[in-house]
Amino acid sequence: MKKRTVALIGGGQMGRALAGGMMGSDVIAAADLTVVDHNQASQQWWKENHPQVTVVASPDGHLDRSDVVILAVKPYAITKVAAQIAAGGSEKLIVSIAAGVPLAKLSASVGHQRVIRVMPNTPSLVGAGASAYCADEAATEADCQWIDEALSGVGVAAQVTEAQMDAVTGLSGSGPAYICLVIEALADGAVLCGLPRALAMRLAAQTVMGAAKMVMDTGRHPGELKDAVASPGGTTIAALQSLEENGLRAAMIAAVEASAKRSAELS
Ligand SMILES: NC(=O)C1=CN([C@@H]2O[C@H](COP(=O)(O)OP(=O)(O)OC[C@H]3O[C@@H](n4cnc5c(N)ncnc54)[C@H](O)[C@@H]3O)[C@@H](O)[C@H]2O)C=CC1
Ligand SMILES: O=C(O)[C@@H]1CCC=N1
Repeated sequence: MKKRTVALIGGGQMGRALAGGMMGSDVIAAADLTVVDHNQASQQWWKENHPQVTVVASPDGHLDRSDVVILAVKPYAITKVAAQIAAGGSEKLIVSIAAGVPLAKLSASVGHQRVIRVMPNTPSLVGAGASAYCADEAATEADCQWIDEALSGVGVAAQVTEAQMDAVTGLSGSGPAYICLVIEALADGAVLCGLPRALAMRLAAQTVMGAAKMVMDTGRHPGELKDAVASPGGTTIAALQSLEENGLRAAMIAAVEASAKRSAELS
């Protein structure tokens, strides 16, 4: 893949995870990245953690060298930032990671440049991201190929229809938070049963990762893998009964739906 120079507008949580992962996996070179963030603490973070990255407070006059502009500010701020870029009059690939903001709105705000909408997630930072994207009609095949390879460099990537983006947000966009809650709760359970906190956390995180890896590597249905753990009359089936009684499945389904609904509202 030909490397592209990138400007990241909004160097917060997701911007750090995405650009950090892309630098870590050599998708982009630190020297080819410009971070625009008006927050001084955020600028300081970038300077301390990535000294080779160019860090500025405003996009004005700083986007010329960038082939791609990634918009990573909050959804409500996207239109204003996009208009600032449009005023620069440049023809760049615009990538928005904002939840809920549709391609049509983005495209109109940036003056109908090539636009791709991405829903990434924070594990991109450690090369274990799950991202989906959709492109507007002006985006070229080379643009789609670049974003696919860039996102694949930090995890798995899938092209979806724009109508599927809210569901993606509910699942993988917000999902790391649900699973971190699960890890924390599992560790709490083990602490309740007498394990030291640090060991409980390590075993909980590894168990979640191991279960996910089993699903991915074996291709077997999670129900089948679950059955393999539950011995007749054993410990696991007693725990599964408790989880069903307490509504874990319903809670997870409702969580994905709530996030997807909120994403639709943001548009
Ligand atoms: N946090 C997450 O896990 C995910 C977030 N997203 C999307 O990423 C976007 C950013 O979210 P977070 O990183 O969580 O928020 P954040 O608040 O951590 O980061 C936003 C950053 O943008 C900066 N900023 C705000 N307005 C600016 C402007 N006009 N010019 C330059 N910089 C500006 C802020 O100072 C801040 O550092 C949102 O649109 C969100 O929907 C998408 C997927 C996952
Ligand atoms: O909570 C949010 O709105 C963002 C979008 C998906 C994950 N975090």
